[in-house]
Amino acid sequence: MKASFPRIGIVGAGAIGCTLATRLACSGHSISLLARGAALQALRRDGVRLTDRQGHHRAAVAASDSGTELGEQDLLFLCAKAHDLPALLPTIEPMLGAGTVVVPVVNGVPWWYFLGEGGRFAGRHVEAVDPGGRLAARLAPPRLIGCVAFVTAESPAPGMALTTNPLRMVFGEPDDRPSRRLERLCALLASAGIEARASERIRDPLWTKIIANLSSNPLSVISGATLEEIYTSPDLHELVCDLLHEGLRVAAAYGARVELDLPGFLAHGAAMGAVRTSMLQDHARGRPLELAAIGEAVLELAAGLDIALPRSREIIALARFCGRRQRPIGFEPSSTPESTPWPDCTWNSPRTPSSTAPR
Ligand SMILES: NC(=O)C1=CN([C@@H]2O[C@H](COP(=O)(O)OP(=O)(O)OC[C@H]3O[C@@H](n4cnc5c(N)ncnc54)[C@H](OP(=O)(O)O)[C@@H]3O)[C@@H](O)[C@H]2O)C=CC1
Ligand SMILES: CC(C)(CO)C(=O)C(=O)O
Repeated sequence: MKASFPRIGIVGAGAIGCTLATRLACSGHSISLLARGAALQALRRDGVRLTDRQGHHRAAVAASDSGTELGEQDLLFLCAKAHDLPALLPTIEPMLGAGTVVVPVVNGVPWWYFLGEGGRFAGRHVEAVDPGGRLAARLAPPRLIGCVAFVTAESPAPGMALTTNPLRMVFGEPDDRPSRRLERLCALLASAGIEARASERIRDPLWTKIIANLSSNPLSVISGATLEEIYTSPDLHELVCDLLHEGLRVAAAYGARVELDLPGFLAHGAAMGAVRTSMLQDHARGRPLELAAIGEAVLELAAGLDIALPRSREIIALARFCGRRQRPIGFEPSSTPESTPWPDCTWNSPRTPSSTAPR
């Protein structure tokens, strides 16, 4: 197995990057992890760490913030937020050799959506995720293998990941053909204890995941709700169903076959438990939200075929508003500084003027 992809690189040492890096490194593969800041320091000091359903794991990796130092890879997983990818291009350039296979483990509509497929949408471009087309120009088939990650993960501390659900990933060639390298990739992940499946219609599971994200990530930011709450709350039920139906409409218009049994989907989402979406995690940390890939790109694709998505548009706009406020609603610091001495409670006092007493 080691010989399939002798040099494996991972870009981004957050929740997904650390999950993959630990699993692969613990199963005997040498991993080069592109990281920065506190994560890089932690990786160099403690190795990469993961707590999952099997327990606690730790492994040594080669970590650097320099793509040149890490060098060319045979396989490169991109595990950063979609909006960070264009800026990462120059850093990862030295990690790309002539035969490097790039696997973006990234939510939302990918920049490569219309690449490699042919058909009536050939040549289209997703501006929301790839402004100016830089990603499509550098990272296009045959270099790419598509990926959908059915995973829930958090990074509770730098260089560390925590995941409480099974790890499931689907991979597929952008032109939907079977290939030896696809088989080798699935075998590699399976050897690391990750359920990996090859798809000959990668855009089908991609849409299932896009629809899952559309129905949960922006709403989680507005409501603060966990996946379990989103998919079980009677208050959110109609809204969630509207979002799912809107997503399904766009998927079908682009030729995807997404068979979504609504009660089953809701039950499955709820079974993920009290986990926070990656977007809610970003919001809680005051980080930019991945709305371009998970929201705006879906609106862009819908607009391209004159499909109205009123619910999605509203929820995405609300999440954007919350993201710009940079702090969760209801958690702003009091306008009265802590140091201000509180006046004695006076409203029961007979001397309190009636005009200031609460009614
Ligand atoms: N978390 C989850 O449950 C799931 C996430 N996904 C998707 O996977 C992708 C990754 O998500 P996730 O792991 O949660 O995100 P995180 O934010 O946890 O991790 C992303 C990492 O990329 C790093 N990064 C960004 N730019 C650079 C750079 N220039 N140099 C070095 N490192 C960089 C970030 O570093 P820094 O912290 O310094 O910014 C961060 O460590 C996203 O598309 C997400 O939607 C998919 C399924 C589930
Ligand atoms: C957990 C899940 C599936 C939520 O839709 C996800 O992909 C995310 O958090 O971004």
